[in-house]
Amino acid sequence: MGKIVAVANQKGGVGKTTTAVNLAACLGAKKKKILLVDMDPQGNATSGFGVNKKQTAQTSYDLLIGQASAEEVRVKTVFQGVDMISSSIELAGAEVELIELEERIFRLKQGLAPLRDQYDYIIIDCPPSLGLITLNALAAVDSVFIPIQCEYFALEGLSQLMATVRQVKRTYNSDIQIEGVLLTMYDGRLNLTTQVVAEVKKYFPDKVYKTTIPRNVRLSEAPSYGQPVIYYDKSSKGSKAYMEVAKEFLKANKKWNREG
Ligand SMILES: Nc1ncnc2c1ncn2[C@@H]1O[C@H](COP(=O)(O)OP(=O)(O)OP(=O)(O)O)[C@@H](O)[C@H]1O
Ligand SMILES: [Mg+2]
Repeated sequence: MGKIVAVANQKGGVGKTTTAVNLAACLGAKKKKILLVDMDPQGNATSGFGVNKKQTAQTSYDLLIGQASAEEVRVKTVFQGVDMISSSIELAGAEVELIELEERIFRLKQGLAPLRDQYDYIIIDCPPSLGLITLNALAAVDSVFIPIQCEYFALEGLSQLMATVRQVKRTYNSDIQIEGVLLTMYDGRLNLTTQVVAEVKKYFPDKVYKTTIPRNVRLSEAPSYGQPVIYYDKSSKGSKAYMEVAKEFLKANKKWNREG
């Protein structure tokens, strides 16, 4: 059974999508079977993976609302090992539509259940909010992976995210764990970065990834070509950093890795 991991942080622009897309691609390149699920109405992970939003008739919205099965909404990508459930702007309405539906917190969990056996890892890109979409993701997962941007106020909102995770653990998903914390847009030359890193490590003593993601223009260019960075520019710093993240991730998840 595949492990389900949400990439979440309600703070906007911290590198959630960049991390979800590139971790998925790197794990795929390392021969894992990956399903990337775009749960953000902005659809950045969808376009970052070169999936044409107009060509995919059904999306994560249809899965969440229960109009389609996971098999129906899943598409292949051109990148090794990675399938995708894309998102569309309709998903923006789901926060409101879900309120009316039964089992509104467990829609995604139920939707993904039939696909779990087909993948090693299912990676969910969350939107920058703690609304019903993110709650659906947190209820569905084994763990949550938290990118934190090394900047002023990096920890702002983190206590809110952690309070939400604790509440989800109490109420909907007692098994949820923190997969790891990833420091993004890292510049070790800056005093500020050093301070932020120290604070984050104090907050999450054992969870901070050794690998950090540098600020790298290739990472920000790659999505406009519809490519994960390992395909856009394999030798870039960003590409190497995300390959290291994938390595660290697999090492931390030995028990989930199937033979062969
Ligand atoms: N390490 C990096 N170096 C340079 N640019 C980066 C890096 N990581 C992310 N970016 C850029 O910063 C912007 C925000 O990143 P991203 O979209 O991954 O964040 P997000 O947390 O998913 O945002 P949102 O909250 O809007 O979903 C994007 O333009 C992305 O290309
Ligand atoms: Mg995003």
